[in-house]
Amino acid sequence: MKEKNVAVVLSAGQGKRMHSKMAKQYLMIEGMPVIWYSLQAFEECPFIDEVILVAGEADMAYCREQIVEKYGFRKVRRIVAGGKERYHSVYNGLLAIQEDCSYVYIHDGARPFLTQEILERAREAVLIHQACVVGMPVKDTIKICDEAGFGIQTPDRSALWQVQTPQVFSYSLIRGSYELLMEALQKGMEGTVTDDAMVVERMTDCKVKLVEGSYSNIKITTPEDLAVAGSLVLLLRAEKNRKK
Ligand SMILES: Nc1ccn([C@@H]2O[C@H](COP(=O)(O)OP(=O)(O)OP(=O)(O)O)[C@@H](O)[C@H]2O)c(=O)n1
Ligand SMILES: C[C@](O)(CO)[C@H](O)COP(=O)(O)O
Repeated sequence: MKEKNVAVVLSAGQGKRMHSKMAKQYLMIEGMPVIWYSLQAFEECPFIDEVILVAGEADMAYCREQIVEKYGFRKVRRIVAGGKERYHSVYNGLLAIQEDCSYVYIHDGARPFLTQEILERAREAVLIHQACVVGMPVKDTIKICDEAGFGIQTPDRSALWQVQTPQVFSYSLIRGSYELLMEALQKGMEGTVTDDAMVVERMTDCKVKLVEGSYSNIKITTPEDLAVAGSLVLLLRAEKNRKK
C-alpha cells in the first residue's frame, strides 16, 4: 500500500497568554499570518499528501476564506472544528482522517518555523519507530519546585528535552491511543494532557522516539515571542538568499 501522510494543523486555541484581541495564530509576522508559515511548510513538503486544519468553531469561515482560499493552500482538504483543550482539537482532527492514512503529523499552528529538514528527520524516525516527537535538549537547568515555590529537586539536565511539534505517529497507533484516552477521561482519569506523545506513553506500550528539531522551532505563546519571530523570519530569509 502506498504511504499516505496527513498533517493535522491545530489552530483552535484562544491564545490567552498572548493577550491580543485576535487569536495569535492569525497575527502577522513580516506580512504573513503565523498560521501561514506552518501551513506553507506542509504545502512545500513532497511527502505530505493532505492537511486537516483544526480551527475554532467561530473562526472556520475566516480560516477558509482568509487563510486557505486567500493564500491558495491546495493540500488543506478539510477544516474541522476544534474543542476546548488542545487534545480535544487533536481528537477532532484525527476523526476527520480517512482509514487509508499511514502516518499523521500533528503540528501546532502557532509554531511557524517548521523546516523541511525537521520534517525529513521526523519521517525517517516514524518509519522505524511508529512514534516520534521533535524536540531539543534543554539549555537551562530545570528545577522541580514545591507548592511554596522552593526548589526541591534538580533533574539531570543531560536527560531532559524540551518538546516541540510535529509529533508523528502511525495513524492506527495515534487514533487508538486517543480513543483510549477519551474513554479513560470519561471514566474519571485525572491529569493534564499537553502533548500527543504522552497520550501514546500513557495508553500503550509503544516508546516514542525523540528527534532533533531546532531551537528556532518556537511556539508563539506570549507577546515577546512575536518580536523574536519577526527577527527570525528576517534572519532565515537572509540565510536562504545567501545560499542561492
Ligand atoms: N483547544 C485548543 C487549544 C490549543 N490549540 C492549538 O494548539 C497549539 C498549541 O497550544 P497553545 O500554544 O497552548 O495555544 P493556546 O491554547 O491558543 O494558548 P493559551 O494556552 O495561551 O490560551 C496552538 O496552535 C493552538 O491553536 C487548539 O487547536 N485547540
Ligand atoms: C505540544 C506542545 O507544543 C509541546 O511543547 C505544547 O505542549 C502545546 O502547547 P501548550 O502551551 O502546552 O498548550
